[in-house]
Amino acid sequence: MSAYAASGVLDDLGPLPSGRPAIEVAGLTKTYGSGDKAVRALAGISFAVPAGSVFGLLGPNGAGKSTTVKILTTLSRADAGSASVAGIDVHRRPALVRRAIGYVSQKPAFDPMGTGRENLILAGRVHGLSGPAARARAQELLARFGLAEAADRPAGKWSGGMQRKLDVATGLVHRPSVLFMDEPTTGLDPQARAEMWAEIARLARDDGLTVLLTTHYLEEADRLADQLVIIDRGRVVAAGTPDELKAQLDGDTVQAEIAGAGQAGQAGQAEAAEAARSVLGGVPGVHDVTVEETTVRARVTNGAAALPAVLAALDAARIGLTAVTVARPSLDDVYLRHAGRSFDRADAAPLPRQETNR
Ligand SMILES: Nc1ncnc2c1ncn2[C@@H]1O[C@H](COP(=O)(O)OP(=O)(O)OP(=O)(O)O)[C@@H](O)[C@H]1O
Repeated sequence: MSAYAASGVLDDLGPLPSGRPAIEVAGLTKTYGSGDKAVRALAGISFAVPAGSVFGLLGPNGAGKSTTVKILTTLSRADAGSASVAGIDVHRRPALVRRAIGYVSQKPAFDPMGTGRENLILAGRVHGLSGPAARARAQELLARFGLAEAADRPAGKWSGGMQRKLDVATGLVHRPSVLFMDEPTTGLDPQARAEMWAEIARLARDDGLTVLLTTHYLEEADRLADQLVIIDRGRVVAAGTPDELKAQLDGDTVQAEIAGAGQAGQAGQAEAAEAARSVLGGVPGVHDVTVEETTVRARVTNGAAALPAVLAALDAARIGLTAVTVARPSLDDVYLRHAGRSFDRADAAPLPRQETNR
């Protein structure tokens, strides 16, 4: 008997009513601890995921991604707000939700001493499949993920990319309609990462699976997600397709690395970067100038046209540069616009203990 059958939930899940999102989240809040030690992990998150799509939950460390996934996979309860997965309310019918979902955690979930086949058969048995059905499903998944040749070798001896595929296959043993993946390519080399991206895209395109993945790789979200939300400090700061989000930022980004303005050392560079901010603010066609340490970034309508004026203005102010680049908007620029700091640096920024209204 399956774990879910054992819990008394025997109803058929049935298909999702057409047009209904596979995941609906409205106003989720969650605070860990209380009093002085309270940490507001979610401050009212809302989003919807169309069935059969890949959805990215993007944010720096501590943004609230894992907390959101824990609530959606019924491992944690929100303080307020509502959420449904595959049309089922996660708070009212958690056992039924668990039947409809697969979960691939960041950490390997397989037994390294067992073979790939043994791991999959065991997972099938845990989900209530009979012996023959579990063996057949294991064989199907091994073939599906290109693991058949290695199937009878201990999974602990497989490559990182193959082990990740085994984790994904394990999450699919019971044919869920929604798959949650936490940082699916963390720790993989570039080739294995690219293979995993292709695999995830195929699951949605060919098998109609809805995939929600968390990531803090902007490139991963850009390549893979049909739609995404960027979350920061427990709030959604941007939502849309990667192209829509980037299109909101018309023009190009100019990024200058400041060498200094005659003063030596880091402090002199930082001062020069601040001076560059006001200089660039006065150049026609340049807007949204931001400074982080010695990096100055600005939005310009046309990078190639604006660059000579930018360089001339910095030169006239005797501000030295070590590098300057012009690029089309990236998701990092989208994040910078909404969160006021760039993505890689957000990881290092301390999270306020209590909710702050920004
Ligand atoms: N069990 C807990 N007790 C106290 N605070 C917690 C707990 N779990 C998470 N937090 C805090 O809640 C905030 C959101 O954490 P969460 O793990 O959801 O972020 P995340 O975006 O998934 O980050 P990461 O990428 O590092 O996993 C962080 O400040 C974190 O320290």
